[in-house]
Amino acid sequence: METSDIRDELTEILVTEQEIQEKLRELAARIDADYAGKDVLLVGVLKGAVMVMADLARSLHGHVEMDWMAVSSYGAGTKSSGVVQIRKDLDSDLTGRHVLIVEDIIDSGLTLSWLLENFASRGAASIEVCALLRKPEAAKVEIDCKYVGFDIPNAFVVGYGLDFAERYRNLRDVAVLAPHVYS
Ligand SMILES: O=P(O)(O)OC[C@H]1O[C@H](OP(=O)(O)OP(=O)(O)O)[C@H](O)[C@@H]1O
Ligand code: HPA
Ligand SMILES: [Mg+2]
Repeated sequence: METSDIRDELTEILVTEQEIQEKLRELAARIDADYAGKDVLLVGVLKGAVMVMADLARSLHGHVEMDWMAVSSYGAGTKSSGVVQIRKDLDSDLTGRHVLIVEDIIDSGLTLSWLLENFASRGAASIEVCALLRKPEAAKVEIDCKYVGFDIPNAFVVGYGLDFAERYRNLRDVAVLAPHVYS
């Protein structure tokens, strides 16, 4: 039987598992210091942020709660549709909470711009963003992101939560998807 090798579907590993873990520990130390004495509500943006949330949260030492919002705008493509759909809203009331939104990637910025506007009227005491990856060259709107892991080139990436048509989320590294897979 012929077996296909996922590595043939990737052109380059951009960020390794080890680099991700080191960076998340660094960001967690900053977050611990910035929120000392405060309870933080981590809001993970499903589905992409699952891995970042799991590893970041376990590197934090203060009290945190976790909630999840499911939004989607990419569907099965490699370009944002520009329309952000809520698939699951938060369970928590944000009133008076210190909210830290946890994201895998800021690409066009449209998802976070929409989410920040959506959260603005919910009465949080503070709202900040932590994103593992950011593509500065792809920005359509500027996002004020306090905790950024890595700035990466404008290529479609997969792994560590990031998908193409729901696949590749389970890869441990972040890699560039070979164009022959989607074109
Ligand atoms: O800055 P943007 O251009 O808006 O892109 C970033 C968003 O796109 C991806 O989510 P997606 O819509 O693919 O849903 P998913 O997390 O379920 O994969 C990613 O997880 C971010 O939430
Ligand atoms: O580069 C990306 N890869 C996977 N999902 C994404 N969502 C926004 N940008 C990306
Ligand atoms: Mg996606």
